[in-house]
Amino acid sequence: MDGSPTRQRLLTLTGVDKVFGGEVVALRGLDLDVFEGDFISLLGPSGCGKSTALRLIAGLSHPTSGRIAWEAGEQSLSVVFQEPTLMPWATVAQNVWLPMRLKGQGFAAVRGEIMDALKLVGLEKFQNAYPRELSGGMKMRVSIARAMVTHPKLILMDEPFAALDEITRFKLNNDLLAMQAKLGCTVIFVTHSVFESVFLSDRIVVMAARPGRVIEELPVTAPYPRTEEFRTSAEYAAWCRGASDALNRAIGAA
Ligand SMILES: Nc1ncnc2c1ncn2[C@@H]1O[C@H](COP(=O)(O)OP(=O)(O)OP(=O)(O)O)[C@@H](O)[C@H]1O
Repeated sequence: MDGSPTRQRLLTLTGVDKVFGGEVVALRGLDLDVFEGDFISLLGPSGCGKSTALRLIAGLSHPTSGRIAWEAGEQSLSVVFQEPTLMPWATVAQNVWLPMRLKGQGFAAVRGEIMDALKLVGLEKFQNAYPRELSGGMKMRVSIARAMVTHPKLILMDEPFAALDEITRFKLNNDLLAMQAKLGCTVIFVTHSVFESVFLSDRIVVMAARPGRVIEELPVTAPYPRTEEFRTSAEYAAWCRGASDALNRAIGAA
């Protein structure tokens, strides 16, 4: 999706710096415009500040200088981490219930919403299973259902599929796009993978390290829905080459 003026602006980062301990410049001058419905990937080498940027947007940490402004006023977001971080003693449905439970909502009152979120990730039959009974991909699906159950406007994902095998990763990439299309949410996705960033995103923000900064923004204008046909097309390969070149420039610039 493009950043056309007809779409609602969700979030603006202006000149955001993050310095740790007075000397580690994790981010310098980060500018980012986020519009509703965007799928933005932050792509870059280790240490370029991708996770730091996500933590700042999530409000888990504060900028040393610069500004993060929510246009609609109210923040509405969820975070998905690389580890699914499920409670081992709770069932799949109880794990998905967590954000609602924290708001004081009883299980029975929100059971329908929990089941809808589980249907979205294809795990409705596993509502009573425990995390130890699930594969790595299924645990990640539960984590995504937990993030989506409250219908946040923005979902922040920090290398959610990095630990999964390639086939599971492809499947989750496909399913994530289908879920985003269904819910109409905005996603900011951290990844090391050129292939994943091209398949998923309408915009790739390429970052360099020391200090962490944006090197370039790469629009991926290939239309959605992105299918298996797209994944094996010459067009996809060309986009991946472009993103890979940009990543090499970012590594060279460090
Ligand atoms: N709490 C902290 N205290 C000190 N330095 C930190 C802290 N968090 C991050 N850093 C440093 O800030 C820089 C950016 O780290 P960050 O984790 O954001 O990078 P990243 O791009 O997400 O890396 P990776 O891809 O390896 O996860 C690194 O040099 C890191 O060591």
